[in-house]
Amino acid sequence: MTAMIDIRDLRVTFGRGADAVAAVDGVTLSVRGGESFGLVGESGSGKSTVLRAVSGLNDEWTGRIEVAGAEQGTKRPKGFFKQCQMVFQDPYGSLHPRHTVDRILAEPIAIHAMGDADARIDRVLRDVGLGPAFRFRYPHQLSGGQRQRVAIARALVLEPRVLLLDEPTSALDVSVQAEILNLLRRLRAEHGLTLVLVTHNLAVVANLCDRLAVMNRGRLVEEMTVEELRRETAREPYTRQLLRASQGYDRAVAESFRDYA
Ligand SMILES: Nc1ncnc2c1ncn2[C@@H]1O[C@H](COP(=O)(O)OP(=O)(O)OP(=O)(O)O)[C@@H](O)[C@H]1O
Repeated sequence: MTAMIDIRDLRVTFGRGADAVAAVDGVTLSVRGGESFGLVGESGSGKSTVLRAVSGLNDEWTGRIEVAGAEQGTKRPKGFFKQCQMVFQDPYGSLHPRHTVDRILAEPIAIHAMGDADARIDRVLRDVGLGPAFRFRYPHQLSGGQRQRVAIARALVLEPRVLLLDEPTSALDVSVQAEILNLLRRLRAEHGLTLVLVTHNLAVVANLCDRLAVMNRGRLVEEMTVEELRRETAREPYTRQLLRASQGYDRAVAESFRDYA
């Protein structure tokens, strides 16, 4: 399989002079088409900054970013967003509070002049496990999990090949987290999606990903498969420390997620 996302020597610096912070300090990684890839590390290690550069949300980067075979500049053409969509942590903040679900989903369809809005909205709502009754509700009438389903539907309605997920379950209750992870797993299989997931929770990565990279202070310190993570064969002391410290990588939690498969 060829790379769906290819990042070479990515650097992102915030601030200038003595205050400059190298949030991402020379990251190189490659994600294959159809693969689910986790980016993990402590808070502040630069995970979200990598994702934001790939998504086009941050245009202050240097290096090389290729998505679906196309080299990306700092400004993204409209067509890029049909290929690559992002889902955020907070489904409360990411949906317009005064727009109905229908309007939230109709907007990207209109921007990309895709047509068939009615049928597309119905289909994508069903796809994320929400019936047509949800179409005319407002975000405040939905639970956290339902809102995150709407946010996923909004990303999916353009039929992208890549979903970038920034802590997609960490704002949700534990039982709802498992539902959303199961949904993402199913959508990935049904649509052949490539997923890149940023999280501090190794159980989420163990549940959803094939492979992961560990970040520390803006650098990628280790890459491994989820199999290796399970066997705890991390080589780098930092990764081992993260494994130990992570309230996330707890076998019981990882296994409990499996039960929902
Ligand atoms: N817009 C910004 N302006 C200034 N500094 C920033 C900005 N965004 C991130 N940073 C800094 O860059 C570093 C990396 O942040 P980033 O959010 O990528 O880390 P993270 O690993 O995703 O952590 P978290 O899980 O807390 O989001 C941190 O030191 C952060 O304070």
